[in-house]
Amino acid sequence: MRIAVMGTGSWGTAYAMVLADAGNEVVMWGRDAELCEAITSTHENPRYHPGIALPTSLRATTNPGEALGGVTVAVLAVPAQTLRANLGSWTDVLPRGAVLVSLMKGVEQGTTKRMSEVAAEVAGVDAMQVAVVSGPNLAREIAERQPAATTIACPNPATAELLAEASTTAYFRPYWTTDVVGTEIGGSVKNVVALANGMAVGMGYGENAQSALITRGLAEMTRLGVALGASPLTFLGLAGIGDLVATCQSPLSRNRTFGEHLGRGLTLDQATAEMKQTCEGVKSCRAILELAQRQGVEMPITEQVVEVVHAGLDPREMLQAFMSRSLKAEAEVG
Ligand SMILES: NC(=O)c1ccc[n+]([C@@H]2O[C@H](COP(=O)([O-])OP(=O)(O)OC[C@H]3O[C@@H](n4cnc5c(N)ncnc54)[C@H](O)[C@@H]3O)[C@@H](O)[C@H]2O)c1
Ligand SMILES: O=P(O)(O)OC[C@H](O)CO
Repeated sequence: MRIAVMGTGSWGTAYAMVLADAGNEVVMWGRDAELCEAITSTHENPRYHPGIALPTSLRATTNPGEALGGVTVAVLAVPAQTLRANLGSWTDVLPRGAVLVSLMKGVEQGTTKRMSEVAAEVAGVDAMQVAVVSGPNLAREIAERQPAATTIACPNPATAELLAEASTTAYFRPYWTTDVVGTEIGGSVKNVVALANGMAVGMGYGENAQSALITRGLAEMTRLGVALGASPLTFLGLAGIGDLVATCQSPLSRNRTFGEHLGRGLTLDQATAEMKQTCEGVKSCRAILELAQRQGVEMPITEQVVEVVHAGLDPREMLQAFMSRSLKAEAEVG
């Protein structure tokens, strides 16, 4: 298949590599001419994946029309909060019929829309034409061609299966589902839980505290997803618990790292200055909380992360707030 990957960042580059290794003709779009030139001529992305040999067939351009010309699939790999503007500037050159694939793990501020909803709305296409890739996929590990699995979701099962086949390599194994809502809620909420987990790590807390956050994070992720129509089983899969564990545990995670900075006492501005890449949980947490409040769903971890990130609450007080909540049956809502 001829595929465009829109975004030459960390995950866009690694997923483009997967698609090219799987035998597709892949062209990337990026904002930076020098970086695009390096990808095309030296087969390396020196900014995001130094030392990784990209497939020689992979090329990159700053011209969206050149990247999108004649494609059957357009992969969207920009920050969640810029998708609307980015995609809006590409619709004139987006082939009608092309399947849109979101790699993004966030919820839009203001509208509280999931990325597949934003993509369908901006491109003016049916939801059946939009798919999502989400799972425990730390980009650097995949760029190193270490084994990984993922979930590909699309309301059209034939499209999901086709995309899974097109993304299969010796090191990358996709499973498919039609549960787009669950797949996207898993990918977005895990970033917020990873921020909280990172704060616990930064404060020097061990595995018990982290396992408690991961488990209760899974509970609130599932509650929100089910309220929005997702299957509870999705949260026991790669896009749910799988990604939650990978993101909370890996020092490669930007969200966990950001939380660690806050847990060590850095201010929000200092932690932001340390991060060079997209850290979706910071921007999406408030939108996720709004979504939950509208559904009448309690998300105590998300609520506290919003307090830390947007209202300056001390992370120590955040953990104290968890410990002093009223006692309840484990399966109880909230
Ligand atoms: N990095 C990972 O390990 C990973 C894995 C799975 C999913 N994701 C998700 O993929 C999405 C993209 O993440 P990434 O890791 O590739 O991010 P990144 O920060 O590494 O790259 C973002 C890319 O978008 C481009 N971009 C276009 N318009 C932009 C704008 N207006 N402002 C800022 N950047 C703009 C940047 O130039 C860059 O090429 C995120 O939603 C993230 O959660 C990331
Ligand atoms: O680095 P993070 O925290 O954005 O996480 C990356 C991926 O989403 C892990 O699956």
